[in-house]
Amino acid sequence: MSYGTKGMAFTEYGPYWRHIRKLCTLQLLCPSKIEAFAPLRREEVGLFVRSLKKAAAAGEVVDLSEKVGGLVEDITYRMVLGRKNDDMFNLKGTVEETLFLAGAFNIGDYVPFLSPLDLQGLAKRMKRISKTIDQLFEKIIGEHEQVSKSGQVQGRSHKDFVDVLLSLIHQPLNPNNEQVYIMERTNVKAILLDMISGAFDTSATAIVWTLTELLRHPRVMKHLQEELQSVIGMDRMVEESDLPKLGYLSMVVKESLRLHPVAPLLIPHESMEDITVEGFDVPKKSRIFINTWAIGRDPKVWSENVEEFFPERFIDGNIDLRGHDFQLLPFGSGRRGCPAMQLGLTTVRLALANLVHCFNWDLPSGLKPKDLDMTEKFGLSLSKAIHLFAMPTYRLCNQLS
Ligand code: HEM
Repeated sequence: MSYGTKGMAFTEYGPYWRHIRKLCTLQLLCPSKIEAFAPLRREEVGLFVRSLKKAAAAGEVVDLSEKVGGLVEDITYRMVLGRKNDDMFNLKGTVEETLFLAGAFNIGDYVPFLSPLDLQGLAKRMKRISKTIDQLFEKIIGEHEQVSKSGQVQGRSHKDFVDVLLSLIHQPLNPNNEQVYIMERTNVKAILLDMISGAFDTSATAIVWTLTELLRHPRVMKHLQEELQSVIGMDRMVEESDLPKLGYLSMVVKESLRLHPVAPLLIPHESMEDITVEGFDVPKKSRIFINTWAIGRDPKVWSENVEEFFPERFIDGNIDLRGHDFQLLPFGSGRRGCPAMQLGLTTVRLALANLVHCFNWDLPSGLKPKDLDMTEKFGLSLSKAIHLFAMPTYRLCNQLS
């Protein structure tokens, strides 16, 4: 499914991974590239708020899981592929199936002699989905090549990820090294798949869990609305440039990621040498899972009120999300940590801030905050099992056109 590990996330540590990671960090996920897509995010969040405003005027209950998922999808597809999802491609279903299969418990991994039997039918599904993905990418790349030939790409204000990667095709990834890797079409497709699957579910899951916690804790919701009101005022939406001024919002997101880490066991790691950790011998090449979910709920680490949603625990600002503080690792740590943390956090904070600033939210038909369902759906990512529904009331003074 990952083109013979030609992407980043499932590729073994070594020179190839290092070059791909460097390329993605410098060309796709660097601060200037993230900044270049700010107008795109602004436009999509604007459309999102307008559609919620309509629902508010009609007194509708909104499926927030679905809506937020749609917003993140649109932002991701436009940034990576240069187009929104349309009916021609069932991108959403395809990516969901890919993520499910990547995180599925496969008996063959643990009892290798059963592997060829494919008892759960997972290998068959993987082969099928990798074919679908490949056809889809071929079509999108083909369209980009057409546009590039016609010279139109030069006139665009920013290049999407496909444009950037195609501009590097047939070139060496590491010109000065002995073993040279050349960027080919397969590498482009593998990287695109990583970018889409990395971005797709993560930000939406984080937004939905945070909103759920805010609805369960009206005190925190009120405090956050007060911060937004005092920093932004009541006559406009939140802009990305406002985010550094929103200290309480940042604490709320940290607290939510502590209790609901999007990737509860991170991505599986592998030990590179024999090591002993607190008396346990871990042989070289063991598969290592880091249970961030358990660390986030460990009273020895977080004190007695560990199960409580209490953003104020971060008030002294000593614990950050960059992987330096091992008690909070929602983006992992070290060289395999998430290369897109800034991008992910910007999307999460911007969408959340606007949801909370532009609307008051009521739970449907008499549901009490404490009765909100908190069941988790386990996979590579840990999403909310049951969709979140709530009823918006528009609260800004201005009338968005
Ligand atoms: C709130 C949003 C996000 C969260 C919580 C998140 C979380 C993570 C985590 C936990 C890992 C594994 C770290 C480890 O195992 O040590 C990871 C890796 C990765 N993420 Fe993210 N991520 C987010 C957004 C994104 C976005 C937007 C992209 C792409 C545009 C992305 C692309 C990747 C890639 C490619 C890797 C693999 C890195 C490698 O193996 O070197 N992530 N992410």
